Amino acid sequence: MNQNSFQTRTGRSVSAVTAEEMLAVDRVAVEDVGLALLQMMENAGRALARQVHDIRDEERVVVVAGNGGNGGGGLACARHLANRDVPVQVVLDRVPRELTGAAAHQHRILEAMSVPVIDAADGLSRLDGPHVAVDALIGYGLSGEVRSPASRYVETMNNRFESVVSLDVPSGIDATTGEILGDAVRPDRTVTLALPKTGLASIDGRLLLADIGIPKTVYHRLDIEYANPFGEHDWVELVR
Ligand SMILES: NC(=O)C1=CN([C@@H]2O[C@H](COP(=O)(O)OP(=O)(O)OC[C@H]3O[C@@H](n4cnc5c(N)ncnc54)[C@H](O)[C@@H]3O)[C@@H](O)[C@H]2O)[C@@H](O)CC1
Ligand SMILES: [K+]
Repeated sequence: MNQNSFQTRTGRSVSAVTAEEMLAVDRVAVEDVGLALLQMMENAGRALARQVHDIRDEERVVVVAGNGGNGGGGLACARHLANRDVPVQVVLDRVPRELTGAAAHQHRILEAMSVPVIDAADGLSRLDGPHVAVDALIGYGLSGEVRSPASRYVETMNNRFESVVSLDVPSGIDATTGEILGDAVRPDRTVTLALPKTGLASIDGRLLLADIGIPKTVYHRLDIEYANPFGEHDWVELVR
């Protein structure tokens, strides 16, 4: 198989992109084609919630969120789970007033819904009973080795939970090279968005690709080979 592509179980080839290429996809989608970030994030959050429903038995869910697009998608997922009466709480890597942009927007909605939000790192290790963790700390925006307090959250997610579902890229993995920068989440599943990232070739667990609504003109404008990998579905499993 080409190093820069993944395959669906039915043998369709899917191009993989670097973090830089994905950033360009986002830019063209928003600036040239007119998609809104929150539109794509809504699809990301719903796709992630779908996989949590699938992996979960009776456990409670904890969404571990950072302040970027990855955290925002995790917070949208928390809303979708709460809407389906799943017991869910959120742990942030900072105090809520330090959230900005889309993450702050998603957090405001959770506050209005009274979804519990904890902002202390030790909150994660004090949870009672079995939990599924959603890893929405860092996605393709990782820069440098994972710093504290995120590094402590990564360690706790790896040691404390029944199962872990990562959004887009397991936190701590370089989305382009696959290198572990300091420490990284070892997920049971990763829900990657729009296109797989080149660094996902050797991660732990199952890899699912979710459709977040980006039309093919965006890929074609960037000379990225693309043929609908989803068929009539919203997500598809990828093999490496
Ligand atoms: N069209 C898309 O591609 C979409 C992307 N979304 C998500 O947005 C992500 C990209 O968003 P961003 O560019 O905001 O970046 P990320 O959210 O991936 O990363 C930024 C966050 O990571 C933290 N961080 C970065 N390096 C760190 C380090 N070394 N140690 C500790 N913390 C660190 C930052 O403080 C910040 O909270 C994607 O991975 C994806 O999950 C979706 O939410 C919506 C649509
Ligand atoms: K992540």
